[in-house]
Amino acid sequence: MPHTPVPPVLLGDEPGSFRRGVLAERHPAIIRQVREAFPYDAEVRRALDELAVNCTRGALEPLPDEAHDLDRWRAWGLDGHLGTSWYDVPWLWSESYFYRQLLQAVGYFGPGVWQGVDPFRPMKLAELESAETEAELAALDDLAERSATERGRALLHGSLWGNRADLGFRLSDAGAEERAAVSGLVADDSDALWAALKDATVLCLVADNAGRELVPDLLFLAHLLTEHQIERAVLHVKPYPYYVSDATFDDVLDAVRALVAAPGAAGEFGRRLWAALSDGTLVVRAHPFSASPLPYADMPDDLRADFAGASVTVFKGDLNYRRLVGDRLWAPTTPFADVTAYFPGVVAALRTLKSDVITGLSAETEAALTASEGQGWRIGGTRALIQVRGV
Ligand SMILES: O=P(O)(O)OC[C@@]1(O)O[C@H](CO)[C@@H](O)[C@@H]1O
Repeated sequence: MPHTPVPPVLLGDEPGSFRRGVLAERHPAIIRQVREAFPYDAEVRRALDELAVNCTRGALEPLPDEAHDLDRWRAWGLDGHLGTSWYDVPWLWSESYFYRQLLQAVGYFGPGVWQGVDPFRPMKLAELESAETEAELAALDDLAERSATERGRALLHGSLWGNRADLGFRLSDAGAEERAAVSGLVADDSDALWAALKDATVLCLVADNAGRELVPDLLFLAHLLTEHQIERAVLHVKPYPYYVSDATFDDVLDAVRALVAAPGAAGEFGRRLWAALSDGTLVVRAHPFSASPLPYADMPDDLRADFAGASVTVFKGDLNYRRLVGDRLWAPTTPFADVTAYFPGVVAALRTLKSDVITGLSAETEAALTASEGQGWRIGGTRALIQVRGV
């Protein structure tokens, strides 16, 4: 990035900022919701209550000595942050560690009966089984009449806008779902994406939320496989529950089972996905780095090799975008190509805007957005983009 000034990494300390609000309000609200999700015993409830106090008023505390991933968190910088206020370590670090500590509190890593029980599963399932999801699946029947090109474009946009389905975001912004999406994209490299997909063999999709985002992501992959636009898809999910609704392998199975059970075209998509999982043309990976508190510029060699082997890698969602470009307050006109120059191969971002980080806007677009909304467009979840580098 020869000419790009690099701003500092974002912290959550600025009073009145969205970031501080996430730490001070969203995190305790998530704990309250988790506390109600299952009949947790007194020990779990006490651990959750302690975390609720600690994460808003205290400092980062260590993981247990016997934690299976202690060395990993140390390699990610844990020792340097212990004893520091949650507001004064990098925001991404603070958020990621919050989810790790939440899982510790509910006994997710065991031993014990709560081992492996996803504290967010009731919320994820409620969404997957909702009338909205049913209506979205029924709408697939109309798509069947259209040309493959039109279907592809509709499914790409379904996957993009599916990113509005983010249960963590809705928890701290109750009006988010009702606010109308603005259909014109703030950056639209979709032609470049289709050009890259034309000669593609392997597509990596780095998933974001389960349910109403993962379902359209899977539909998009199924379409590309069916049309022989790609030979193989690699879906990266989280290794454990994270940011409330982020997709895990269990969520992939729930989504595919829901599709298989659906009538009409949705059911056909489901069977296509089932077959692809069985024959290895759809592979799911849950790399530990997918839930790391670090940007993708710091990814380990094996993950880099995985992305390097893909014709195109698509990053879904707001958090993945922050990690892809670096969690910094870039000037919005900073070229997306500059901040992703480190990435091996063609990379695309499909994201609705739900936090301050943004790159790759034209000066005209930035000026128009700011004139109409101040800085609210950055975090409102009504705007979206498709950005591509490396075609
Ligand atoms: O990655 P997603 O699901 O699109 O959005 C994640 C999010 O809701 O959580 C973060 C704040 O906690 C922000 O990056 C964004 O607001």
